[in-house]
Amino acid sequence: MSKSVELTVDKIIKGGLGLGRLPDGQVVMVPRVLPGERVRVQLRRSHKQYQEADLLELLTPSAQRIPPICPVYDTCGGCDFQHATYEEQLRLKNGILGETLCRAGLCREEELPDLLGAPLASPQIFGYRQRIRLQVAQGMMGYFSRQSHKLIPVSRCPLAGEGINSVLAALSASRPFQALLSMASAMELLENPGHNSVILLIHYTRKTRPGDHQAARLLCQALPLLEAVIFNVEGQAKGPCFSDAGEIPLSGLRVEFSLPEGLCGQPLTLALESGGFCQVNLGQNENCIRLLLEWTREMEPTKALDLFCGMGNFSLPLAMLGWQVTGMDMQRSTIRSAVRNAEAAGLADRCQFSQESATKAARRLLAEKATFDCLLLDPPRSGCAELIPLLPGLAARRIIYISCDPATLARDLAGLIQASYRLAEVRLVDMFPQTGHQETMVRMERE
Ligand SMILES: C[S@@+](CC[C@H](N)C(=O)[O-])C[C@H]1O[C@@H](n2cnc3c(N)ncnc32)[C@H](O)[C@@H]1O
Repeated sequence: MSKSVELTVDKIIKGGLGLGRLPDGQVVMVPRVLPGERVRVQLRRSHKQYQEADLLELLTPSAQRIPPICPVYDTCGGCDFQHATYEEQLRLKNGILGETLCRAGLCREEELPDLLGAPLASPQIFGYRQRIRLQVAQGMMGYFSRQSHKLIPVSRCPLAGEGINSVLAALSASRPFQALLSMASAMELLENPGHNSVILLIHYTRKTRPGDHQAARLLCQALPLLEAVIFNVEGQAKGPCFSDAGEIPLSGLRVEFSLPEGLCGQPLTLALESGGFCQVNLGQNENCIRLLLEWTREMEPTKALDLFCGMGNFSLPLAMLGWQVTGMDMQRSTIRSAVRNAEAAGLADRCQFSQESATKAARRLLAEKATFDCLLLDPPRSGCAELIPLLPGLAARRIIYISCDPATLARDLAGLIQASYRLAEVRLVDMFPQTGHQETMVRMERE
């Protein structure tokens, strides 16, 4: 049995882990704690530079500690911060972001108050997720536990939207669904706000058979909220797809959501094909767009380049305000959606979308001697290191970087600073309340 020790939590680091020290100075990392707390922990695993530990007993709890609302919070690997008030979650995440910027040498500590604004709180702190992915093992669905691939069964997730939870509860009690689950390795539930419905995507371990198709159709007939069931069979193109009426073409299935009139002057509906990217917290997505428009408002709307444009989530609001937007995305179906969305909004003459990798697109634009006033970068978690050296040639006055990973963000910002851009403003946009994940928006100006 490994040792139990007492320690004081000094701070919270990336991913929501608490950091404390043993009397000999050794660092200990422990989840589910808060700064200043005195705790008894069990040392679990030793690494060269630190030890991992589990919380055994809270000796002096923080005033910011609250009871988690999820019954499986202690074991589930999905959330990190349910034991903290929301104000504390924002304070901790903003602190981690500030420290990341300073440690990466992007600014000095005394510059932080001017650079790092107040965090943008999420309009909903539970029930905000538009989609969830559950693992499936031995006919049960759930999340993996914190430290292992042990399945924690769930029939409700407090982070998921209400539609998802009500479908999840109905599925748990459904016989046809149990039969499908026995052949699944994972499943996803996506809310479709425009149709007030939910789509079920099942990752299937073998080719589907007529009995599976029948079960999918029966499920859609029995659950009024369930719009469609899609099978994703390993090693095959996505599909087939079923509604209550039978098999339907996957490309005809659209997830739709609308941005309110107050955001860009008139309402805007965005649609994407299943499998395309959509921000997971749609209320907070509106705050991202609001901040983007605020950061570009005093610029004369001229030419903008959106190198990871998705279905036009940021390009179209900019186009609505008069910008000529060139957008690229690697995914073919996503670009199809962006083109359709621009046409439906009457913005086709202000938008040019193409399916292309961002790096290839930047090289082509450089060869064509194209220039832009504003660049938008919203890359996947891995960031866009390859792209950074190409960007100065596009001559933009302003770069707006939207990131879901502070580490790759810091690396890419360092490259942009070397290329003579300066950090003008950094904001935490809390896209994932209750979890340690961080979304950040950064405005950079050319020196
Ligand atoms: C974080 S999403 C952002 C999408 C969009 N800005 C939005 O808010 O919906 C990243 C997007 O980049 C695309 N992508 C990933 N790697 C890419 C690459 N190397 N070049 C271009 N697009 C890429 C993905 O298909 C995805 O749509």
